[in-house]
Amino acid sequence: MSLLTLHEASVEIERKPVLLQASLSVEGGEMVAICGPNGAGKSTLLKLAAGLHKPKAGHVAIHGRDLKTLSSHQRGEAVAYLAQERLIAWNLPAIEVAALGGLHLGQSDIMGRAQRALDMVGVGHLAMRGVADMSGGERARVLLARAMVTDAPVLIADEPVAGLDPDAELLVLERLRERAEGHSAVLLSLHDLSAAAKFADRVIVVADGRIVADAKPLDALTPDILREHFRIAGQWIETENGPLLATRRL
Ligand SMILES: Nc1ncnc2c1ncn2[C@@H]1O[C@H](COP(=O)(O)OP(=O)(O)OP(=O)(O)O)[C@@H](O)[C@H]1O
Repeated sequence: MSLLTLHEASVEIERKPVLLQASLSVEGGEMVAICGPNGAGKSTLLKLAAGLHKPKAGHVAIHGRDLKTLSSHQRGEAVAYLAQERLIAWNLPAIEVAALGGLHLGQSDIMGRAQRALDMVGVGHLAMRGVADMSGGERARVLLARAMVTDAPVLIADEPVAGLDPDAELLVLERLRERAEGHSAVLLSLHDLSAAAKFADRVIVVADGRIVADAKPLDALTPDILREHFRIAGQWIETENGPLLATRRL
């Protein structure tokens, strides 16, 4: 049984349909990238999968259980979520922000877990620094550490590498990949299509609120899909460091 399933799920915001009959499944052990142009519906899909939007139609299930039947505690145990907005209301030390990701679950050794999560994404040395006194990329990694602090079997991350330098981007994607290989289902949105091709098992392309492709990366991000939905001309080049997309505007 898939860890995460969306079945013909639709979302309306202010009576406007923004996601239409989305169906997908993510198994434990898989890392799946959601790609698509700005405004396509990627964040909406991820919020729906995390239980932050109610489906207007269809349903979302974790381990076959409809998300709406889970208590917020059960949902917190099952799904960890990194929001696209990197908002933190208070200038708390990074370690306390990371710990907040697991505090409600009453986990033991939460500060130890928080430190390890910060170490994992390369900001362990900033554990005692206030998050308002960090660079954007450092703060983004603290928030990712907060999402990774629990052992939730489903990890959903909205643009986890936005604003990161190339080395940090590779580090974070490697860590997310390791998380998937530890039998979690990892669902993340990415604008870097070469990174999606290098790291994801599958790519789901969302355009105009619909899933228009769901396949292995190079089978989903074909020149036709790139032209029709991303409005770019794209050519894949095999390199020793993975596939690279060469692009130009149409
Ligand atoms: N709170 C809101 N109120 C009204 N419309 C919204 C709201 N949130 C999202 N939308 C609309 O829903 C559509 C999908 O938005 P969404 O944030 O899911 O796109 P996205 O694919 O994540 O885009 P991006 O790549 O720019 O982050 C867009 O047309 C957006 O304007």
